[in-house]
Amino acid sequence: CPIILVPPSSTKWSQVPSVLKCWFPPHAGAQYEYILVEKRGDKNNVGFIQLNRPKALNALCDGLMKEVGQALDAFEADADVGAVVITGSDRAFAAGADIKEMQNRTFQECYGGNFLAHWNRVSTVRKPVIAAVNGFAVSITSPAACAEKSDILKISFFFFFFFFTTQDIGLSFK
Ligand SMILES: C[C@@H](CO)C(=O)SCCNC(=O)CCNC(=O)[C@H](O)C(C)(C)COP(=O)(O)OP(=O)(O)OC[C@H]1O[C@@H](n2cnc3c(N)ncnc32)[C@H](O)[C@@H]1OP(=O)(O)O
Repeated sequence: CPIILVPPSSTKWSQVPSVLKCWFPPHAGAQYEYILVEKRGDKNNVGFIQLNRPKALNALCDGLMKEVGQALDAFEADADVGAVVITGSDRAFAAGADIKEMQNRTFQECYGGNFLAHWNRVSTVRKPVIAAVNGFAVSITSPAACAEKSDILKISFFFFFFFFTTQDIGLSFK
């Protein structure tokens, strides 16, 4: 007879032993530490992820980004879910990367270890992902990195290049 594993409702996802994680999807009972996850809508077909580190303005620490990836994996595999909404909480959508976590890492650790690799999961989800942005939404990127993504940005970067040699800073505040 099949064995069904049901984690206690107080269990945090990070406390679940890795070998057991494949036996029950995260949104089936185990709680996340940094995000709230549920299915919403009349037909229960909208995957809803709320970033939930309000005291740190939802700064994107490693654990939070891993959990977002796990939740996206679960919604991607769930045939009932047609689209996913990601939103923030309180005063912020997200204050960008967790700079406290980053401050002691060397360039070699970051670049060699490809430490932001798992951040890309959100861009590879095949279902529509909608960002419901509220409050602070902070990000910094370089024109060169943007230019890799689209022809329009390549042209913009061409003009940018003559005026700026330093990084471009993009900030969006409420
Ligand atoms: C890697 C690339 C990818 O694009 C990046 O994401 S770089 C972007 C990194 N983000 C930042 O540099 C933003 C840093 N934060 C701020 O500039 C300010 O917090 C603010 C968003 C302008 C809001 O200012 P405000 O005065 O309203 O709030 P506090 O500064 O007092 O912040 C409250 C609380 O949150 C902590 N916190 C805020 N942002 C971050 C962060 N990015 N990483 C870690 N922690 C963050 C802040 O330290 C405060 O916590 P406390 O020290 O009181 O425990």
